[in-house]
Amino acid sequence: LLGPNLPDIWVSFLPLLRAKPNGHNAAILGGKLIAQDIKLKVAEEIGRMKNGIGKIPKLALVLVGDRKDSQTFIHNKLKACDQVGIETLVAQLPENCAEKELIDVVTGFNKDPTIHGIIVQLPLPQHLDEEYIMSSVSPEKDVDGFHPHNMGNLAMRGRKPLFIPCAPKGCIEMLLRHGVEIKGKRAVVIGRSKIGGLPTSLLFQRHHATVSMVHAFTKNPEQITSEADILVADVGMANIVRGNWLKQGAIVIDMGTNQVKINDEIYDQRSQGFQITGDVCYEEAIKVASALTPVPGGMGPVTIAMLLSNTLDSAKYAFGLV
Ligand SMILES: NC(=O)C1=CN([C@@H]2O[C@H](COP(=O)(O)OP(=O)(O)OC[C@H]3O[C@@H](n4cnc5c(N)ncnc54)[C@H](OP(=O)(O)O)[C@@H]3O)[C@@H](O)[C@H]2O)C=CC1
Ligand SMILES: Nc1nc(=O)c2c([nH]1)NC[C@@H]1CN(c3ccc(C(=O)N[C@@H](CCC(=O)O)C(=O)O)cc3)C=[N+]21
Repeated sequence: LLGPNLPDIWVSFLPLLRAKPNGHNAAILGGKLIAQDIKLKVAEEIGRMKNGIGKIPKLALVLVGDRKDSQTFIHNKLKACDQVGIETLVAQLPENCAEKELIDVVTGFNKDPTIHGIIVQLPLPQHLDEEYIMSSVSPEKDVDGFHPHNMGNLAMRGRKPLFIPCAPKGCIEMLLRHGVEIKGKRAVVIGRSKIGGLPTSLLFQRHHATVSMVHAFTKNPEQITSEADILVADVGMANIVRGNWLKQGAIVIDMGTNQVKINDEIYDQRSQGFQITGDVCYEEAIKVASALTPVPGGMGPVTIAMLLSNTLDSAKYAFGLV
């Protein structure tokens, strides 16, 4: 299910997680090593592709407006593509662009046979119909996995989407690589967005976990989260998940990437007064959880590695190599 490029079950190269003796801090589930390993394999395959048929994968990125966080994410994606040998193309549109302009750009990319993957960076400005735009991306180039064909096939047992969204795929990868068994576990996902929470819950079901969803209308979320063997947070609110929301020994995956202002005393030029924080209160969670992903350096790099892997898969389909 993870795609032609990645085995369904990894042989873990990381030390398997062990139960945490009481009073000890959680194991930190870093994402950089995993991302590096995936990138190496992707780069290797692209090298073989280039030597064999003289072609390489190409990814088109569409950015509307000038949100600082979106610019950072796009920058990280471009850098990663460059590292593994994926060609890139960026279309930048102004904040107030008409919907038709954006659709025309996407349609042009759909028709261009040299392009294998298309991503439209989210969130989009309010006046644009996100669902309509996601549906305009050809499902065969939908390396984000947000097209209803791909999301629908992910939801239905026995069907195979062409692409699985990168962050959820990265989340399963993170757990499998650390030897965490998912089958039969109680998983709770906070957030139900198409980028994060929803496809994560669908993937957990595919891996035979029992899944509960927590969202903005959930009453007493901490009652539900405290039953989770595996907890995923994808909300976008710094520190919303407190230590007392967790079951002792839980495995916690923090997908939140929130830019928070730091106080002026520790202001430094490099960070420009901001730092990245997850949705989970790290200092509290580390005392209760058995394992926890850090932010930055946890899910972010693995998510980007998955985008590379999806783009390679797409090129392989296009070149008839699978
Ligand atoms: N690490 C990574 O690779 C990735 C990180 N992200 C990060 O994840 C975060 C979320 O992004 P995204 O999924 O796009 O966000 P969205 O805003 O699309 O979704 C947020 C979700 O959180 C829910 N929510 C809001 N408030 C609460 C609350 N008080 N209690 C419980 N649930 C709540 C919403 O519920 P409702 O549906 O009811 O409104 C919604 O489902 C961001 O920080 C983003 O940067 C995203 C993707 C990848
Ligand atoms: N069409 C679309 N596809 C996405 O996959 C998508 C999106 N829109 N919109 C926003 C979210 C968020 N997301 C992240 C990607 C990388 C990091 C990442 O690289 N994080 C680094 C640090 C980030 C930094 O350097 O500031 C880390 O956690 O170590 C984070 C979050 C993808 N998303």
